[in-house]
Amino acid sequence: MAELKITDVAKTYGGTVNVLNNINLDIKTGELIVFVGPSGCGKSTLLRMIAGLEKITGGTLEIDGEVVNDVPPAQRGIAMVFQSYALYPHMTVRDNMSFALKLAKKSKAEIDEAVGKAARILQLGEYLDRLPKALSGGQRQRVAIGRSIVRDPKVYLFDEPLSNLDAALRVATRIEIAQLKESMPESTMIYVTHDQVEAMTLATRIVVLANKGIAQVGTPLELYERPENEFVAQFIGSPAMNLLAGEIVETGIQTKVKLGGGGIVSSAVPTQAADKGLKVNVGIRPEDMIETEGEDYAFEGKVNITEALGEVTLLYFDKVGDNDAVIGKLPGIHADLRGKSVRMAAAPEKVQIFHNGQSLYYR
Ligand SMILES: Nc1ncnc2c1ncn2[C@@H]1O[C@H](COP(=O)(O)OP(=O)(O)OP(=O)(O)O)[C@@H](O)[C@H]1O
Repeated sequence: MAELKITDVAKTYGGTVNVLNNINLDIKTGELIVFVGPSGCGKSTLLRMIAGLEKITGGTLEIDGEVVNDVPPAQRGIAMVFQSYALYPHMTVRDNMSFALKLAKKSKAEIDEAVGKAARILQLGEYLDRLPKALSGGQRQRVAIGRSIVRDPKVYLFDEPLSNLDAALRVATRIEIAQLKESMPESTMIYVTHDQVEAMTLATRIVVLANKGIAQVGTPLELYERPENEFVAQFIGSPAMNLLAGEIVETGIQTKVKLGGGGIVSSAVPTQAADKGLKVNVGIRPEDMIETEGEDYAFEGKVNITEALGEVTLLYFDKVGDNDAVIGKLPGIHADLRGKSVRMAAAPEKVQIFHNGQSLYYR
């Protein structure tokens, strides 16, 4: 079992610099939780408080029902993997992986078994007698993870473990981490990353941190399909979700919004009669836009620039209402749309509505 309960946790550095407030989060055994958020939002701080490397200045952290605020890092049953690997350069892979167990005075048989098992899981068997300098970046990161596995921790913490690897190795190591998780269903993992693809593919749930707190917690698809607020809507997904100002003109099981770009868009988000006339922002992801020639469209805009990426083309619109940063993403090559005025529509279930920054879907 490895459950974490974070209740009203806050962090103030040096008594004055407040960086996190009101953090509440329940993490169940076997979850892989990913922390994302803009630079400086406190992802590493929260991870380091869980590890015990940073003092918790408000609230409580429980692991398996025990408050551990004042329990030293080594006794929390937690292992942390850093982006810098932190391997001992003069020790072989085997000695690097054995080190913590030797310190803990484990028998040679126990150490051999634990190292052997970790080496099998991570496919490091043939490298056990090498020094770190004779390994690739990806292999070094595997040794760093191996050093955690041998201690059989309840909780694994990863602080941007792949950020020092090149693109191809990142993908390979990301898949290895996914497989590692599958092979250890009883362990709980918390993972900090800047990489959206890592967050979307690895997480059982993503925690988006912003403005000193949690902006939303949910499965990757919940965040993508039903963001609670404009911040999450624009933080998850690339290019970011378009926000278009408009006014609700029809309410009910579906909602119709008249947009600044001239058209009317239907959303599957229901509204009440009282909402008629409400000024809102409509959210449409670039990839959910459909080109249309019909009368039923969200907006008509001139395509300023096209970027053909191979499998998709990005369309940068000149101006839509007051918004000059609207982007569309169409499958295939559409360089011919440059300079043309096109009508764009979107399916109602793909259209979000926000009022004062909050999604009307959740109220
Ligand atoms: N020792 C410290 N003293 C004072 N402020 C600190 C200290 N460590 C971090 N901070 C501040 O706390 C905030 C959160 O930092 P943290 O490293 O947790 O952010 P992050 O989300 O991990 O950022 P990044 O994505 O850039 O790594 C930042 O504004 C940072 O300047």
